[in-house]
Amino acid sequence: MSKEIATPNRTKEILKKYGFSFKKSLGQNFLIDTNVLNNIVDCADLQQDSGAIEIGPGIGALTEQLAKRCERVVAFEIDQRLLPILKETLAPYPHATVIHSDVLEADINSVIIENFNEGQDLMVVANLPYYVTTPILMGLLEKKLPIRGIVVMIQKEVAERISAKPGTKNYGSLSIAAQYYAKATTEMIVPKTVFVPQPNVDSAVLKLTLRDEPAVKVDDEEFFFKLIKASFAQRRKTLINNLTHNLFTKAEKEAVEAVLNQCNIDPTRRGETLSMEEFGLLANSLQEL
Ligand SMILES: C[S@@+](CC[C@H](N)C(=O)[O-])C[C@H]1O[C@@H](n2cnc3c(N)ncnc32)[C@H](O)[C@@H]1O
Repeated sequence: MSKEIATPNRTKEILKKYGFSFKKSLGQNFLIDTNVLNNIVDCADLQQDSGAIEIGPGIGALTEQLAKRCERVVAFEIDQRLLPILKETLAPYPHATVIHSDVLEADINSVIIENFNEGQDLMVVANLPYYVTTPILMGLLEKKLPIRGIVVMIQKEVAERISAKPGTKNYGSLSIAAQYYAKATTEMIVPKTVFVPQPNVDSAVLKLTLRDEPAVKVDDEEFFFKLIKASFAQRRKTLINNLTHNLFTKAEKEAVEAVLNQCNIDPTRRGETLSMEEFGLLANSLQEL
């Protein structure tokens, strides 16, 4: 029997032993390729004294590779049926701990304080359940956790949207929201064949490297994000139309236009052509209205 968890035979054997059936509703597509797992871990640039936080360990395939490369691993798993399996598969790695919790409900900051050393180099590394990718990633970024970054396997289209540059077809509110907090790069595209069961969509590994300071200085973050959301509410509409339908009233159109012109932003441009800096400038100028 192979020592690695993530081989087709060992995975099959473990699942059979426990009579495990996959829950589609929990995004359960397990990795069965050790090379891909190692590539994911490589992207995280972990050192021996680093720590890793994993979301959704499944039967422990990625957890095992993380545990081999760093000092401490803490993984959040929502599915109680996986706990006895993880107890067996992770037995050789006592520095890997599984917390039975929905990561969206977890107090991650307290978990970090309890499990890692102050100032320890920390990365979130995961093969995410695709149905909750955006809330998980935005939650991690908004919480301003003491982590260096995030490396995740997600749906290819979502990775492309998050890492998109202004003026490209994938650029939108999600790109700006994520890139406000982090530098985003799509590291590799991964075929469906390395999962069991195979997902319906293509996958990619996304890396988010947290910035020391947000990408632009805004006076009111809440208003900045409202502006972004309104600007992309209907992609084909001009900025002025989106803003006067979704953030301001039609009666305020002239005033909004005047501010746009003051900022050297043509009101007939579309949101997808504005850079992060332009959105920052606009947010700081429009919030006075
Ligand atoms: C795509 S699988 C990845 C499994 C494993 N890491 C691998 O790569 O083979 C996603 C995992 O996330 C778990 N999961 C789903 N929703 C979750 C949530 N809200 N909080 C924590 N874990 C969750 C699933 O039960 C499953 O184990």
